[in-house]
Amino acid sequence: MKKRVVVALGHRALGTTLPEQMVAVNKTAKSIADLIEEGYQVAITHSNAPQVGMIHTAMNEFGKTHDNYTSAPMSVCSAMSQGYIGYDLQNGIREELLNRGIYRTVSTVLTQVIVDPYDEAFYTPTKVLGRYMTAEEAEEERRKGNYVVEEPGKGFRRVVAAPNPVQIVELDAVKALLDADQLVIACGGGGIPVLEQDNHLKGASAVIEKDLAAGKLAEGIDADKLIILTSVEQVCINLGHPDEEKLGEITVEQAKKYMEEGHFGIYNMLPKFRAAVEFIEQRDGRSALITSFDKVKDGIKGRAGTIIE
Ligand SMILES: Nc1ncnc2c1ncn2[C@@H]1O[C@H](COP(=O)(O)OP(=O)(O)O)[C@@H](O)[C@H]1O
Ligand SMILES: NC(=O)OP(=O)(O)O
Repeated sequence: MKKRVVVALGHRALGTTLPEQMVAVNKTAKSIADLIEEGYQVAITHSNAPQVGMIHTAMNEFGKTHDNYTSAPMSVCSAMSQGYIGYDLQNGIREELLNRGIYRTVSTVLTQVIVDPYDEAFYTPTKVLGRYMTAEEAEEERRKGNYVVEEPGKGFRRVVAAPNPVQIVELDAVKALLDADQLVIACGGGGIPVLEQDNHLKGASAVIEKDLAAGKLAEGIDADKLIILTSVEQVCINLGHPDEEKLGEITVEQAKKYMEEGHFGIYNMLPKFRAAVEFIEQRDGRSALITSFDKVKDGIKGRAGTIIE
């Protein structure tokens, strides 16, 4: 049986504008194609903060000045970001595989992820999105009940909750595609956050941390490996200090110790470690790799990146 892997793509895989994304996904596609050539079944998830911010701004600013346009809630903007990013990724990967003589369907599953309405994150939003606003615009957002943070010298930005992923609604569809040996892009941008209300799923004004959704997806499809592709080749302890040290192969116990000691950024590296540790601890034989896009091939052979086993 083929080994299964979930690959979480960070900002660098996608760029921040439409033209940047077109270029970035072609590079990313090479790393994914390498994994297919190594014999893995691959499910991909990805970042979306710049894209969902751009979509949210576009959808909600236009409506202010034009009649007959209604604003789009964050959950709808998340769905749009999954579609737009998935579209570029699907085609980039399909083309790279065809260039290597491999035909494989690549599909994007619009994925909803159930979150807990009482998640602490709803009381302390942390995910910063969208364009910089003036003080007056920020005040208007606050009046509407939205959270805003000031970035000194730059302006104000919208900030939304980042609740934990609880359950992936379309998990069976993802599994069915993987069982058919196809590539799947799922839980993009952490998934569309939804609240369960009897049979109804109500979109939540939130953005789920994509690394945590990747871990949830990896658990759900019973993956063997979780690969998190980011902007650094290796994770460091004592980052920025004279005794900075790059991490190669470490155990889960070491990873937990470093997490407790506070070596990792709360909103960037820590969620990657949380996802990796939770995933590995669920069953024997699993591992996680955190590295940069160009090091995947070496990383899966244990020759690059930070590997948690
Ligand atoms: N201990 C650490 N070692 C390496 N990078 C770290 C560490 N703590 C925080 N970081 C930061 O995490 C960033 C990668 O996370 P993030 O910005 O969320 O990217 P991505 O979009 O790829 O998930 C790095 O660019 C680095 O600045
Ligand atoms: N959804 C999410 O975590 O996006 P970013 O990685 O872009 O912050």
